[in-house]
Amino acid sequence: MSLLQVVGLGKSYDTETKVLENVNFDIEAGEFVSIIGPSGAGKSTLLRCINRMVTISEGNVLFDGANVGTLGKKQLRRLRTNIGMVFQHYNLVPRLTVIENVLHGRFGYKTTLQGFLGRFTEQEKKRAFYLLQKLGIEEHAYKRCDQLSGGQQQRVGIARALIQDPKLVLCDEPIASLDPNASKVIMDHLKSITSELGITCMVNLHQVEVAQQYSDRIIGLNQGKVVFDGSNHQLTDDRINRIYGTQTRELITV
Ligand SMILES: Nc1ncnc2c1ncn2[C@@H]1O[C@H](COP(=O)(O)OP(=O)(O)OP(=O)(O)O)[C@@H](O)[C@H]1O
Repeated sequence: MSLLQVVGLGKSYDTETKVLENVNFDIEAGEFVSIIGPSGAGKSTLLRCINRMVTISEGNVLFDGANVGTLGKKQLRRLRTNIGMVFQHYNLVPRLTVIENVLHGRFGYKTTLQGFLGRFTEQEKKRAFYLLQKLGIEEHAYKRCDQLSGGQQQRVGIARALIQDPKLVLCDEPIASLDPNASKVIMDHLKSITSELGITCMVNLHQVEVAQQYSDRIIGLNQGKVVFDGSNHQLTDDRINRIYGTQTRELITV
């Protein structure tokens, strides 16, 4: 069974507009998939339906056998420990240290009191340092996050997602606020560390060439519909133009 199955997914925030319409795809464990498409196509909404940060209006999202749309509170908490998230604006607590921010990724496993008191095991702290070292920012562990560059902050965001021990990481435009050099560092780390740890990765991207360079597979969205689903080799210039076109609502055959 695929790790993630999206079946007939539809999403509306209001009664008039369908932001996602009949979206269907499966993601296998270990895949590195990019989602591309014009602004407003529904890329962020798609990721948010997968971990139910927004409610699902139609269809089903099945993650590791669980029907995401119908999970109760406790099961939803478990789902969110299995799905890490990396954000465009990092979503760190700026006045806390790097290591504290990383350890926040363990909150899903704690009781409220443990979380409040900041109780973490030696093993969790070791794991946090290991991830920071892998991401090349171990030396900044005790600095406040607001003293780091954007690229370094995003690496903290990645470490925080990975310390959850997730099966899937959803990255919502992780390099949109970074310059090309920092973007390359982030994409290199994301690719290598998820592949090494066997974690499946879905990345929303605005930069088509970055999607082509790093992904096994690319899904193109336009006006809430999947219009392309294929390998980076199949993503020709003509198909790119159609994904970003104003008339494209039908599947582009590959
Ligand atoms: N919370 C919300 N309430 C109402 N409408 C929303 C909400 N979030 C997104 N939308 C609308 O849904 C549509 C898709 O937005 P979404 O952010 O998913 O697209 P996107 O492809 O990620 O865009 P971008 O690349 O610009 O980030 C847009 O028309 C947006 O205005």
